[in-house]
Amino acid sequence: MENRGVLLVNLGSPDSTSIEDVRQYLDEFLMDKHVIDLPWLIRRTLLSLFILPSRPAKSAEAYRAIWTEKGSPLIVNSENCTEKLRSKTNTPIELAMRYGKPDMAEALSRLAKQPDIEEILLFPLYPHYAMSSVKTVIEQAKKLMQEMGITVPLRVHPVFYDHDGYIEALVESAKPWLEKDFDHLIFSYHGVPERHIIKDDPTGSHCLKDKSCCQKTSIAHKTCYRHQVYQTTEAFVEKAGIPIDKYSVGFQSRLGKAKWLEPNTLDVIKQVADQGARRILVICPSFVSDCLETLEEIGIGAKEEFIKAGGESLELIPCLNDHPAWINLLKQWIEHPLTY
Ligand SMILES: C=CC1=C(C)c2cc3[nH]c(cc4nc(cc5[nH]c(cc1n2)c(C)c5CCC(=O)O)C(CCC(=O)O)=C4C)c(C)c3C=C
Ligand SMILES: [Fe+2]
Ligand SMILES: [Fe+2]
Repeated sequence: MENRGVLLVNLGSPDSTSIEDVRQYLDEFLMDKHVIDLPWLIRRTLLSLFILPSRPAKSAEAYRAIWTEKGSPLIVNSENCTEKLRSKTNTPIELAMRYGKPDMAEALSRLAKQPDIEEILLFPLYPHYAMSSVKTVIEQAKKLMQEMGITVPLRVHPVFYDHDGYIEALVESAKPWLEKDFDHLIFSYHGVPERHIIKDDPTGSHCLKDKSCCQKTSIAHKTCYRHQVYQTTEAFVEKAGIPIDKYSVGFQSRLGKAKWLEPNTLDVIKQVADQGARRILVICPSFVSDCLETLEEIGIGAKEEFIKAGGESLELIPCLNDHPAWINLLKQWIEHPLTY
């Protein structure tokens, strides 16, 4: 296909670190029914009474700890990646965020105006499927295109959690850290409520029925976030040659009282400290760009907890960001999209 336009979509950040901007961002983000999947009135009440009065101040402080002169690291890293990709291909590429700016509708409109455009390739910047990440991006793109009368065919790039090229790029980008002397490697994935995985299980009877469901073959794994992050972990340790007793998996960024995927990253970090690990590495493969959740939650918060628990050093392995191996892979995928 010659005339393809590409829309890369990441999550989004507040416009600034002011409490008001963070409140507006959290309101848009958490009112998404794919993120807090409760009936509208309950979601609205929960946000207005319990989340929005206090969380924005706490989150704004966290954002201040990692904000750069150019703005939010998530946006800056996504923009750098987009710029490098543009310099390597003639395919028109737009970057948008699911929440906030750059705006998805404006990006779609620019792509639709490309001369002789035949297809829009929607590329959610997430390796794993989750209703709160990939699904909401797809649904929003379809909704906006319908509202805007854009009739160009939409193609969605599949998730790539176990793709050889992705694992190779991840291992390659992590190499300088893996070559150091470390005691333990922690894979910290963004958590999701268990309910989200069960809701998206197409069989209605597979996901989270028992502890080993993710190791049994099932079509449910097409939308099973837990299965997909385990696959990334297994493929990574195999390629990087990390022995089984030298790595662990945890889930971070838990919010609210519902049951989320276990174990919690902070508990894993304390446990490995108790077991004698002194120098640990943390990699966060559910994010392709460093952001609040990697730089602040892990790079600052989890590091403090590890030191308190007796550890010496916690090093955060950077996300793929604009690593050459990642840019080359994205170029290949936007020119020859995966078809499975
Ligand atoms: C119900 C709450 C949340 C779900 C489910 C969730 C899933 C999810 N999120 C990401 C990626 C990112 N999340 C980020 C920040 C963030 N996430 C939540 C809540 C849920 N996420 C909140 C409230 C926040 C905001 C910050 C805070 O107040 O703690 C970010 C970083 C944004 C940034 O500006 O840097 C990313 C990226 C994925 C991939 C995912 C499901 C797998
Ligand atoms: Fe999140
Ligand atoms: Fe599973």
